[in-house]
Amino acid sequence: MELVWLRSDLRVHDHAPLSEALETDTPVMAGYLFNRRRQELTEAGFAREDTKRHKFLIESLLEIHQQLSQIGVPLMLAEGEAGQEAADWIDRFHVTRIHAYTYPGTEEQVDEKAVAEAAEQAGIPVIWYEGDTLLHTEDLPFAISELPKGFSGFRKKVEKQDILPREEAAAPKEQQPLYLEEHAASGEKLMEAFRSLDVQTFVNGGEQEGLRRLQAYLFESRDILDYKERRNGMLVFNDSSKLSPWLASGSLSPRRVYWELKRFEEEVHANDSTYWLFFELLWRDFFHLLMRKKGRDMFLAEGLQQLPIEWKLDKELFQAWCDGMTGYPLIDASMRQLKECGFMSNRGRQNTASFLTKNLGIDWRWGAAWFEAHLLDHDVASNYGNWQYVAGVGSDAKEFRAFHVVNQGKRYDSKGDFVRFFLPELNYVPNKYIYEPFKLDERGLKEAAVELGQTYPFPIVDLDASLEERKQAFHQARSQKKERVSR
Ligand SMILES: Cc1cc2nc3c(=O)[nH]c(=O)nc-3n(C[C@H](O)[C@H](O)[C@H](O)COP(=O)(O)OP(=O)(O)OC[C@H]3O[C@@H](n4cnc5c(N)ncnc54)[C@H](O)[C@@H]3O)c2cc1C
Repeated sequence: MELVWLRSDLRVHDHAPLSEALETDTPVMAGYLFNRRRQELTEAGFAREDTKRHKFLIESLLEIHQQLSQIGVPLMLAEGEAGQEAADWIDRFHVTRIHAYTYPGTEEQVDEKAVAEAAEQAGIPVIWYEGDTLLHTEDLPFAISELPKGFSGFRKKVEKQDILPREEAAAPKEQQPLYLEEHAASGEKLMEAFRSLDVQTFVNGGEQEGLRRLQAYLFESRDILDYKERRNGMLVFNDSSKLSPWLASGSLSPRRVYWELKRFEEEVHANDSTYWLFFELLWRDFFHLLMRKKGRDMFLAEGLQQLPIEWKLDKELFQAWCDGMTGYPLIDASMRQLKECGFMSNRGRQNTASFLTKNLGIDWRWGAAWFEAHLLDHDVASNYGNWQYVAGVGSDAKEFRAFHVVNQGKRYDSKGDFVRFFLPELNYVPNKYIYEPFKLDERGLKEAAVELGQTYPFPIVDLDASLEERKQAFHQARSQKKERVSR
């Protein structure tokens, strides 16, 4: 039996391990291991996976279960330690080879090592494939250890040498249907899990949904044509591609996105916006490669900069941030959007991350863990990489940079539509004050039906003073680092 170990690649299109396994004459089965770590609590005390994220995963699995059935491949589910489960599959199903994509995350690497060891003990090979990124590492003009420190250096090198994504893997062949009792059982288990999850998500999981979204954004709406101008929008669905949840679960291959984008450019139109989607996908590649290069260092409080910043571990302030109760409408609307929908715009992510680290001074890893629990598109490399970047501890951070969250609101949502949507209690606040309701006088507050401290919180921190304080902490950390280096 050939075993395809499914991970964050819940699709049948552009799936090299599946296609290659089905090229052999041996029967093929697939296996998926639930990540038991997702049920653990984080250091800050909340579950690592919120129910919305879990629902998205279950939907993605339900669909791959069905897609695999159509090509005769049964799917097994398991929930234990990766090495033990692999050993069990090898033994029970007389597995002769394992095929799997490899991933850069450190936990993913631990699982890979465990599966490789189980295979070695059984005397069978594991064939590892690379496919989480647009570009293949072997095609890059540098070794991973030589990855440029910053995104710009990486992008320029790639573009100068015109490095392109590879073609998609061939569509998987059908096999004579292989009946295993476990396949029916896993279908029932997934349906049961799905029925028990009574939550709404802003999009649904699964390969077909992902492929539909790609067509809708490119060819049907053609909203891709002004992506570059609209991508900072926070409320309108088509302001950005919203492909991230399916890219994260692997229900959509980055190469499929790229080649469909090229087809769009050839058949419809190419402009700065169509290029910009490619540019953003390169950001995703950059963080994946950075995680391959840096491993565990991506999770250190000091970051890749090794800056000994004193982060605060204030649970009360952190909770106010998580709940969208900071008194700053841009932050609160974005955080409530995350909790209610499992999504937040890129502009919202930049601002909420900046506020947590550069105003509240809280350990960026708490913020990253909260995002991890709630984002349907959580992708460990993109999440922790972006958090380090915004917190100012990423590989190429230079000076202290922060967002002024009131000015950002005024700039990107001048009429306050986004804020009013997620904070209905501010519905009647005039546009001029929508990002600073605390500046309304008594009469203004009354007319807007806002009672600070009751219907909407007072600001939990002074913006300017807190930015100044954090700037000092940042500079102090820089001096400490210099001293450390020169000693
Ligand atoms: C603090 C913080 C945490 C983040 N966490 C994640 C995460 O866990 N998962 C995730 O996919 N993205 C993350 N991002 C990046 C970005 O915000 C999302 O990819 C984007 O908002 C998803 O919406 P979209 O698909 O409409 O993006 P679009 O603007 O349409 O971009 C297209 C695709 O490009 C990729 N992309 C765009 N921007 C980035 C970026 N800055 N870094 C990496 N890839 C990017 C994504 O795959 C995205 O789907 C984070 C950004 C910040 C600032």
